[in-house]
Amino acid sequence: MNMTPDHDLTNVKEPLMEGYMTAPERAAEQHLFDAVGPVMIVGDRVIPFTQRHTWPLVVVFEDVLSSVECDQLIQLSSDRMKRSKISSDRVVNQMRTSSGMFFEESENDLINTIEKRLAQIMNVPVEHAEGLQILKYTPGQEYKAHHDYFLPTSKAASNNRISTMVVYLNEVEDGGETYFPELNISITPKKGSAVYFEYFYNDEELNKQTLHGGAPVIKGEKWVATQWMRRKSVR
Ligand SMILES: O=C(O)CCC(=O)C(=O)O
Ligand SMILES: [Fe+2]
Repeated sequence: MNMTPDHDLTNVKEPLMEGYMTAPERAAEQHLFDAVGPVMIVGDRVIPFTQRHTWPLVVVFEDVLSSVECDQLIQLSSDRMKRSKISSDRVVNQMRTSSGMFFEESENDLINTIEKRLAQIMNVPVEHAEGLQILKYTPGQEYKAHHDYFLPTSKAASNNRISTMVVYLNEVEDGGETYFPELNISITPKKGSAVYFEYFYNDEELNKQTLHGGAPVIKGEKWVATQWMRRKSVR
């Protein structure tokens, strides 16, 4: 299977940095498709992936985090989520009804390792990575369809987000799929797997198609870790 896009990337995407390649392109370069199916080698990890959409690129990666790493992230963040709920901020956000928190950049060894791995998969220097975000959804909670990039009117747009990796930290009993309404894609959470998508195309219509949301959880809990990358360094 050859998943190398036949498009000339330089015409489609704004020049990000020298030598930028997407996951399928890098895997194709490693000549791994024919041998073992599409996988990406990152350090000593073999990370299988499935391309779900080409333009805009949406890829589902397996085994991004180990089961132990997922459990540790949940454990480390759960106390801090609880605290954020009893804070004075009582503004109700109808768009995102989950609770959440951010880790500090390189906060500890676990975060350091995970940030570096995600940056390698996303093929963006770790200096471009925002702090890792953890979200927890309970039944009925959701994240309505949205774009991850900032609107041009926002101050943050001067160093805008370019790509997202949402890592699933547990199995959801029912519901909680990540859906892309414009692309007709729905991804069922699986512990340790992740969905990657990017939105730095010259064609704004392609960027807009990365509209996505987290469907309401029906049964059980849903925990995710989200890594956003910026066009320029943030650290
Ligand atoms: O929970 C999900 O499935 C999506 C999360 C998301 O869109 C985000 O963190 O930006
Ligand atoms: Fe999002």
